[in-house]
Amino acid sequence: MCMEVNLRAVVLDILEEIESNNEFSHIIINNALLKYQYLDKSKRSFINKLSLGIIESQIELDYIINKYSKTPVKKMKPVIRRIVRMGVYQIIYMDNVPDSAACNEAVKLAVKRGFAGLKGFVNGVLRNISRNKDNIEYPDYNKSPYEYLSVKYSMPMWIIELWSGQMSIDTVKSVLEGMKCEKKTYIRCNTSKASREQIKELLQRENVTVKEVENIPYAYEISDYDYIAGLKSFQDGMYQIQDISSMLAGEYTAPKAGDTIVDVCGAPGGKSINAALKMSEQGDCGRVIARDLSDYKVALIDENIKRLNITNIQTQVYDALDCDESLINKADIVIADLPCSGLGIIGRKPDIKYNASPEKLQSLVDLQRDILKVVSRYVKSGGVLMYSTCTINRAENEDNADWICKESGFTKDGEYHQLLPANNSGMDGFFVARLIKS
Ligand SMILES: C[S@@+](CC[C@H](N)C(=O)[O-])C[C@H]1O[C@@H](n2cnc3c(N)ncnc32)[C@H](O)[C@@H]1O
Repeated sequence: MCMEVNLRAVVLDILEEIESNNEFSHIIINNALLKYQYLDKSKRSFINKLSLGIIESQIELDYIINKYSKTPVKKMKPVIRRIVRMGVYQIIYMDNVPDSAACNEAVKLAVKRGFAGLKGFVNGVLRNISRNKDNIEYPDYNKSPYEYLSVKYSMPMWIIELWSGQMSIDTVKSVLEGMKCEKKTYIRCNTSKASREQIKELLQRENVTVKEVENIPYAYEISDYDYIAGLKSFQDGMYQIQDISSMLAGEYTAPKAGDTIVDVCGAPGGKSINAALKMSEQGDCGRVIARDLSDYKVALIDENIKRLNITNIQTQVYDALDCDESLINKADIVIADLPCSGLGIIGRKPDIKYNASPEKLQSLVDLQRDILKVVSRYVKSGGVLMYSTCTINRAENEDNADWICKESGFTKDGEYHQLLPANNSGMDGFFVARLIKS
């Protein structure tokens, strides 16, 4: 007999694991969803929405709890803190869950996890918040805009301050809005296997909803599938999942037929694959050398190129900090999509915002410069260095691009592109600089 699964208990386990492991929350959530693959789609989506939502909205949830609980969040027992956050998230954000169910289930969970003595406390705090949920007082946007944005969008204050030094407060707000809105899935069609129309048809036959993407002919936005790796079209290598900002980086790269391209930090292979396909589409497939730091990372690239059946990419385990003398002045294009603070993809990986710090950002700037200094040597005269990151941080982006131009004799090819997750675009934040070796 199949036991009824308590979905909130599953979420509680996920939250516990995220706090005790050094692993990204989306990986832990995906593993749980795989384990409970046999559940209805609606139940799995409840698990996903609730666990991800609690992490995304933690600063706001704690702010609300602290307003209505005599014991501050920080002083609560970890299990109780998680249970209360879970209850508050349902009360504030899940209209289809009655507040009474959110409260009762939280109380039951507290008892089940050995805290029967605190059931009155859990019940009291949650009922109090439920009663007052339409009158919660947030910081005043006009008086303290940073504090308001930090609470309302659960973004650490120092990140709001950092961005406010780089863009207007209205743009910061729209970035935060963009990060909070529903994430979309985009695919890059494998044009070496089938035309985009054929790929659209295959997807539609699998009941997937397919939408065109403006300005990128080989991309689609897809939705209404259950589990992407379970789709036959995915297994047959008809496409690669890739964010549009990353595909736009591929557009700026603009490889020519027969180019030699070195992707120095390549895993899991998105940019390499895009460049390889773009060359194949022009008739002479050239060659891409795709590298990363470890066997594990390179295996991720291998897995993708095998599934997509791409033959013009050669993979190698290679530390980008070590200079490879054999490549000096040999590449038409070097793709340097470097490790970065990832502030542009907080919408997809919310724990980035809690783990980042000003000190970590500075050490990434140093690492990026060290890598750029080495790999810029591989670009032949007149060739291209594509520097990109998935962050929104001038020191890692524009400043580093300017620095390498000065340091190693490159010039800007057009403007730098700082893509932002604007309202409802579902796009990640991304930076691309196309630099030409003088
Ligand atoms: C932003 S990701 C690259 C994403 C990839 N370009 C794509 O589009 O799929 C950065 C990669 O740099 C790799 N990396 C970090 N330090 C490195 C190093 N010293 N040498 C080579 N790769 C490194 C990481 O393992 C990570 O896979």
